[in-house]
Amino acid sequence: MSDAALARHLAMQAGRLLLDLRSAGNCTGKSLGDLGDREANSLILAGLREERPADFVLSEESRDDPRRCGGSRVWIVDPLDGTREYASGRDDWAVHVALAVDGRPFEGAVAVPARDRVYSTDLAMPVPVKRSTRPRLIVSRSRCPDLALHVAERIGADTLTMGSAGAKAMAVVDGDADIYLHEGGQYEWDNCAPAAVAMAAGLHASRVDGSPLIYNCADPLLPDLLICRRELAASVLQTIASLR
Ligand SMILES: Nc1ncnc2c1ncn2[C@@H]1O[C@H](COP(=O)(O)O)[C@@H](OP(=O)(O)O)[C@H]1O
Ligand SMILES: [Mg+2]
Repeated sequence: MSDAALARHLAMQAGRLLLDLRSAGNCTGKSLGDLGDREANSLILAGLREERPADFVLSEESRDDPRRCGGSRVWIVDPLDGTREYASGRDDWAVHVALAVDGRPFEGAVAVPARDRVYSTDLAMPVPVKRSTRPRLIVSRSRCPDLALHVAERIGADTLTMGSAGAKAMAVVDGDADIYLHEGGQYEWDNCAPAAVAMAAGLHASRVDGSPLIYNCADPLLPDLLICRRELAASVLQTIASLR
């Protein structure tokens, strides 16, 4: 199985497990979120251990192994992105499985199980046709950064809100939004698979200063992100720079 197919397979399996856990109804709220995080993590890590025993793993839900910093191939996993949305019965949550090679997002998959969707670097994802004259900028529903609101005002964009970094990035892949902008905090597991998939879909993905997204750093904090249609990248990055 290729790396991308493995990422897709594990993201889908974990997604199915998360849907089953939620519909079983044995727990709700924070305990459901905690259980989902734990179980999905175990499933993905067991799959990676079996299929890619020589690779390192960085997961939101596992103790960090500092030896990964000396490794070339590192799987970066968020077993449940949008935990609070999952636990509250919403459909905007995702499973992220990515492979970074020498710090770059190389392959990856994002499953959005409650919408029955999976996106992966090995699936054809044509850039969607532009659907509206005013750009649509999608932001976190619970932690909307001021920067995004200022950019929206300057470029004349409408704002949409959604939970989960993966679900928002895939909304841009699907053409339901044109720009996803975040700052103020995220970790490598929140955005590695979304960035890998977005780039494979022909979209722009970078830090908000335009620099490349670099993964497998000793400190996994990667606090800001811009994913957007390529033709909008220069104007969004210039607008951000002018607001600094
Ligand atoms: N300011 C911040 N600091 C730390 N993590 C943040 C953050 N803003 C967003 N995130 C993380 O990014 C993911 C998407 O957030 P949002 O839905 O707000 O866009 C969530 O991951 P988890 O659900 O895996 O914890 C959330 O914890
Ligand atoms: Mg996350």
